[in-house]
Amino acid sequence: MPEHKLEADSIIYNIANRQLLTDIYLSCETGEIVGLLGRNGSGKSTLLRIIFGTQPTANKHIRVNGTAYQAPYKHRNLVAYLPQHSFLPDNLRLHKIIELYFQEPDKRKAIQEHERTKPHLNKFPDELSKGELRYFELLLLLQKDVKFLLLDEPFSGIEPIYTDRILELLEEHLSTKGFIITDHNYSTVVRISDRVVLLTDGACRSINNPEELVEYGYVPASAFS
Ligand SMILES: Nc1ncnc2c1ncn2[C@@H]1O[C@H](COP(=O)(O)OP(=O)(O)OP(=O)(O)O)[C@@H](O)[C@H]1O
Repeated sequence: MPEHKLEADSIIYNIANRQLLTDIYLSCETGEIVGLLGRNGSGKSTLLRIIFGTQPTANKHIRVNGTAYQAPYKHRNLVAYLPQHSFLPDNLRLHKIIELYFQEPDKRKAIQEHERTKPHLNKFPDELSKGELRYFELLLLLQKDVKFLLLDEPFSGIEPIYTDRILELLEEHLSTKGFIITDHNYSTVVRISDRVVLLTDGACRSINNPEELVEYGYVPASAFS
């Protein structure tokens, strides 16, 4: 039995007189990686922000273990969100950012003494490579005592070696957290996800076979030939 279950239900979102999200149901359990795919502009980032609670919309039901939350991000221990673009203050060195994020010595230590963070503690975020920065951001979010992480393009622009390092990090935390991941590196998303969902025409459709991604026009037929 999963310990916790996040459900996003009946989400409707209109933008510029068009319904972007028409009727969404998306769920994630702790111990699970759910891959969210969809074409550019299909509404994946919007959906993650709605689930997190920072994107207002007229109609939504976000539940954790059956309890409804209007703004999940305001509640401790529920959900964290990795946005597409870096969310770190660019005028603070990494060691300062860690101190700002965490009071608990054990959490600070876990990040400060991490072998891939240690060499960069005196740097500013813009002095890190894209892969190093994404890795550090994930380390920060993973130390939060949340049940679910929403990751918007964690692999974008990341070399394969960092993709695998990020995956190792997620696996370390899978026993206590669930992940919803969206990224255009679809082969990685398909490889690492327990379930894949395609956001198309405003709704989430379960993908049971990667070739369905061709049928929905998300990947070219040549991808599987
Ligand atoms: N502030 C805004 N004003 C107007 N339109 C917006 C705004 N933010 C997003 N949109 C539109 O909403 C749609 C969905 O955007 P969103 O970023 O959620 O898509 P996405 O699936 O995450 O795209 P991508 O894969 O390119 O990151 C797009 O058509 C986008 O142009």
